[in-house]
Amino acid sequence: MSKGRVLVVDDEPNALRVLSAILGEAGFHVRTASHVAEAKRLLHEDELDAVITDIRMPGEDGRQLFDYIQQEFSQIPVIFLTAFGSVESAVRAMMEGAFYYFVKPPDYAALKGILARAVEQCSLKREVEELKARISAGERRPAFVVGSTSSRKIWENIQIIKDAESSVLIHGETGTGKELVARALHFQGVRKDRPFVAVNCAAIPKELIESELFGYEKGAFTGAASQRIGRVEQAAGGTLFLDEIGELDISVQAKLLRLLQEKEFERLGGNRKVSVDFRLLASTNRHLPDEVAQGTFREDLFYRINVFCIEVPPLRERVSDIPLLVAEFLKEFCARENKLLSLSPAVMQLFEQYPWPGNIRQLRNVLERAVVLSRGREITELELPVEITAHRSATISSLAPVRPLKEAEADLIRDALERCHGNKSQAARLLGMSRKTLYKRIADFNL
Ligand SMILES: Nc1ncnc2c1ncn2[C@@H]1O[C@H](COP(=O)(O)OP(=O)(O)OP(=O)(O)O)[C@@H](O)[C@H]1O
Repeated sequence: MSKGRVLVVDDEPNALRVLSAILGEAGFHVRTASHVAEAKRLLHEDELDAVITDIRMPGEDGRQLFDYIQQEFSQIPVIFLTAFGSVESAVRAMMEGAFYYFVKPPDYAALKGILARAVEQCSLKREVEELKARISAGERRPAFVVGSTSSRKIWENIQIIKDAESSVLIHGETGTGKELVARALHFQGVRKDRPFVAVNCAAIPKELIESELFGYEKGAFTGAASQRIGRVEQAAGGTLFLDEIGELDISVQAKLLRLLQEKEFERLGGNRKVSVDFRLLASTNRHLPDEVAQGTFREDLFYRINVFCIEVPPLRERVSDIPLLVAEFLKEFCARENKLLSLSPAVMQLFEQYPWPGNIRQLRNVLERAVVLSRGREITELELPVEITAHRSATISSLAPVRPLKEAEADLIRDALERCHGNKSQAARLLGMSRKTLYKRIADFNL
């Protein structure tokens, strides 16, 4: 088993050969570079655990490589090899975070010992970073509230397909919880310890989306000063979630389809095939079959991503989720604001009647605002935004009589008397009132 992957950088071929042989024999997996540019390329290509570099080299030197590693790969420890004359520079680098330095020719036994410690430090740093990422992913992953029959169905479907390899298309209006469904599929599934990479296809300018997804090689276009790994590669071993996949340009759709079929792709400006294994989850608020019919979405890609489809209904169609969502969000925001609040029954009623065009996201925002504004123990209509209270007034005014009740009643009585040719007993029966009441109304209304 390899003791770690080490990159040795030196412009002297002989020094490279000797170090490579000694470290290789000691069980390290060694890669070599004779100049800094090559070292940078290898850093991107391989997951390295340590770098040993000479300081003085023609062109960019070891100090510049160190600065680059500090910036781009801060977890990789750097050990300097230095000629006697540049010890001062190596000492300075150590003060800035280099792992160790040796004066050439090094004591190889000591070098192997230090290298083993450097590799160990690197793997510890990586573990800490991964744990941190997982914790913060967990923090960002709110509880999935399940109240209505339809949300229970969604939850059951997640449990059935979470470990499958097939793609899933999640369809629903904005703010219904599509991304939460995608996160649940990933974090409950077998890939949970690998990356979850979400790309909002609607938020990235059309001309940038391809390089964002597939990355690029150095010099692929003006400004591509170094190679860049795309989101697809970042998702290796994990899940790639393409939010609003319906926004992808037709040319990018073709490239995505090829990637899904062949499990490999080329970075922009490159011709080397890169293999990658990931699970694709996609979401859309568009009706993709319509887009296919209009020719704006590729039919073959649609079938490829639509192996499973999860339909997330709008909040107005699952009103029984509202009390549970309210409880969940109140708990969260009250804890944050250090308040103890409940919802007045009138507000809950209003919530259950409101159509929520922004769905759960809107409900969450409304509650966040209300918790912040509230001064008492109960959230009342005073803390609600006008679009919600105005909706109630609109509902009431659409139900309200367009003229006074008395007038309408008088018209109905007149009509009934006419139809019954003045027969008051018949008219009273027709109107569902007693004769006595009818006589009284005739008198009241002067009919
Ligand atoms: N079942 C649920 N339980 C708790 N919170 C939920 C639930 N569904 C959605 N949310 C919350 O509602 C908000 C919107 O959800 P999300 O971002 O997943 O929606 P979306 O459908 O992906 O939206 P968009 O289409 O705009 O990208 C988030 O804060 C999410 O945590």
